[in-house]
Amino acid sequence: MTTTPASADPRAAPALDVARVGHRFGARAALSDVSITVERGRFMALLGPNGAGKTTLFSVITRLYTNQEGRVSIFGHGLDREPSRALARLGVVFQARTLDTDLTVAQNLLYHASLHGIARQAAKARIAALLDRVGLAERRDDKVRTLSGGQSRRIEIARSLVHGPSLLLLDEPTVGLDLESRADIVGIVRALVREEGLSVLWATHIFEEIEAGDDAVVLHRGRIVARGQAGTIGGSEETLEAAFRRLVAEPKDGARQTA
Ligand SMILES: Nc1ncnc2c1ncn2[C@@H]1O[C@H](COP(=O)(O)OP(=O)(O)OP(=O)(O)O)[C@@H](O)[C@H]1O
Repeated sequence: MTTTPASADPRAAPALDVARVGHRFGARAALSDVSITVERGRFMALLGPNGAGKTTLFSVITRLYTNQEGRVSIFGHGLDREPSRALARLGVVFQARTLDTDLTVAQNLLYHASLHGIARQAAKARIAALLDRVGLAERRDDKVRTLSGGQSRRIEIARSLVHGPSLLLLDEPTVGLDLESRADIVGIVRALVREEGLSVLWATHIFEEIEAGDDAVVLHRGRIVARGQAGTIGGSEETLEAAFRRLVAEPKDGARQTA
């Protein structure tokens, strides 16, 4: 039996712990006192309208931005003290497309594997398994330029998993895709949660992507304004979408309150 408190034991720590994080761009506060916990093996939706601060939060978690205030830990490893250990457990699919379209699918993935120091033979095996997982094994040697938007996204998901992370962040991964491609991508990520215990933070404002049993947080103007199981955020009176619209409603012109 261990005597270490759960909070201090990395083996028991949540997948992601964002504690009282704040971030400013000059005078503008993009994030204020944001706390989010993604439990291991859970799918958490991060809901927020345009400008809520989702991308800024992802940039702090991935260390693209220096953490100005508060603390971020990934599987118990603080980004401040153990950044390499923390980031080794993290995979990311950013909103902007970042594959090299002149390279083949395999070349893109092998390049990413080499950045993570994975030996070539091991990388090839891992890539084959991941391409199977995203249903694109037969496109391995095709240039990325020849793929559809949805297929490219699936390759980006495969790429984000090459180094075997246990936590995946996705920043509005289905924006601009048709219904079928969106459903494919949600299905792939949910299968990873179900079958491999992956933990996921999924930023979105598309309600069809969220299930009642998911964990959810609503971010508005850089602050968390609601949290809980997605199906309960609106209580018994409202759907999640109706609750969201109410929570993020802007005052009508002329009626803006001063904080
Ligand atoms: N580099 C920057 N410099 C100054 N302000 C910024 C910068 N990046 C973001 N902001 C501001 O910070 C706030 C949060 O922006 P952010 O991009 O994180 O929101 P978002 O929720 O990701 O929005 P979207 O859904 O439109 O991508 C906005 O007011 C935005 O204008």
